Amino acid sequence: MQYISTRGTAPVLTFEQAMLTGLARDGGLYLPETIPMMSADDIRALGGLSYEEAAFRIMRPYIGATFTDTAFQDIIARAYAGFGHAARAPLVQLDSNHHLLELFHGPTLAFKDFAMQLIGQLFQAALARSGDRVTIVGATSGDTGSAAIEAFRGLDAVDVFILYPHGRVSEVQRRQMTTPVESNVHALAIDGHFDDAQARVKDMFNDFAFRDGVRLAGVNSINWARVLAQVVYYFTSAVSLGAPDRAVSFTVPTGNFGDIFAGYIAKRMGLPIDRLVVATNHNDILHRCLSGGEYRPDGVIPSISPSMDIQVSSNFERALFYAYNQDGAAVAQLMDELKAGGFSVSQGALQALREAFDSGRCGEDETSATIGRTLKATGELLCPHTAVGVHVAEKMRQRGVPMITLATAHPAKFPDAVEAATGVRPPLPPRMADLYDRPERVTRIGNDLAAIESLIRERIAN
Ligand SMILES: Cc1ncc(COP(=O)(O)O)c(C=O)c1O
Ligand SMILES: N[C@@H](CCOP(=O)(O)O)C(=O)O
Repeated sequence: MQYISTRGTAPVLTFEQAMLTGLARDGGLYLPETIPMMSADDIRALGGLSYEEAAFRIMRPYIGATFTDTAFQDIIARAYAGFGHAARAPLVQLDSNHHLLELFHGPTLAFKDFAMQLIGQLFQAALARSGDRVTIVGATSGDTGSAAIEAFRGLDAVDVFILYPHGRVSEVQRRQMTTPVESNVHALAIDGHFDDAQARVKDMFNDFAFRDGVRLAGVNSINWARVLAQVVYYFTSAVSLGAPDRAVSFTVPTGNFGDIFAGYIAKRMGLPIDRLVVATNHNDILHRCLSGGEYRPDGVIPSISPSMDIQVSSNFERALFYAYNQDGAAVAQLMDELKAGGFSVSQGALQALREAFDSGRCGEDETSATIGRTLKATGELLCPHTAVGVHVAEKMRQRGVPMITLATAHPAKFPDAVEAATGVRPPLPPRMADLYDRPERVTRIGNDLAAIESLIRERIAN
């Protein structure tokens, strides 16, 4: 299996190289050259398997010769051993044909743990073999950062620097990033939004002297391995509702487009998905683009679902690559236009995107109302991101097709928003009960590439 860049001019890489490389050297994102198919029989055979066994069968064709079957099975087993639910990703029924896929039973209480715990193990195995050391730099609106720090803290071969927007993550998210004591993790609070943090990370990858000097690696969903790990739960949840003999739909609270893109890959692999619905908060550029074909970021407005306060949605580039029939030059042109303010999607590409994705938007009041209404009707307490998904799913679902909404975080990560909506303050799990008492360690820094690079160089030299 080989990996190619969405912009068409970077070296073709193996799985391991693509995983350790992060952003392609032409600025694009890596994708598998071909997408392996699963037959109806292959999908049916997933029924009754453990999450780990299903994960092995679904991801194995993408890994190539990087790991033996036994090594990869061990890596998967270690990745999910710390999850707090035997099913790893259980389904909860909200009503007759609406289900929640609970993705928050990992160590940091968000769906990011599914991929981050796995790539933590993959990095460890690959770096132990090569003897190399890498510097991971990531941008976060709250959940990627905490999951990355949890997955990589204490590892000898890795330094981790996480840039988060100062004052724009929840207190629980911030403390998850600033309280770990291991000296190889560094939380950096930057002035700006998530989009600024993500832009600086991409700048660092495009600064080859810096990139090569510190052996830069990425764990945002620019890293294909992140997306791959998230493909698995689309299969396991659909199979438990009758796939491949019954199609299902998914609604996905969306920001950086990684999670829903994993669903798109599952569909291209042969999983019978009827609709894939992008659910945005009031930072609704994806909904506007899928509706009208214009992609023009116009500033982030903070919301009560802060992890989705994103207007430059990194993985949309991967969807555009397929919508433009894998024309890397066309994608590179759009990304150049984006730097200058935005782009218009061609009619053909827009039609292809609309065939693949539906979309909807949820405002702030609707998010709160959905949290309150769902608690009353079902007893389920939703995090605000999940509520965005549930609100949109309720509008989009169709009779006879089960709808699965991805529950992307635990409500206890956003206690203020949940309490304001319901009067109930969700407690943290006992293992995190002292989170508010632990000392914090964070460096405040400007939105300034040179300053961030020099801080990273200094820290890894010591
Ligand atoms: C809780 C939560 N929900 C949804 C999202 C959106 O996921 P994606 O960025 O993959 O679209 C994020 C962040 O990415 C998140 O942290
Ligand atoms: N919401 C995310 C934003 C980064 O997304 P990623 O999937 O590209 O890492 C976060 O919580 O940081």
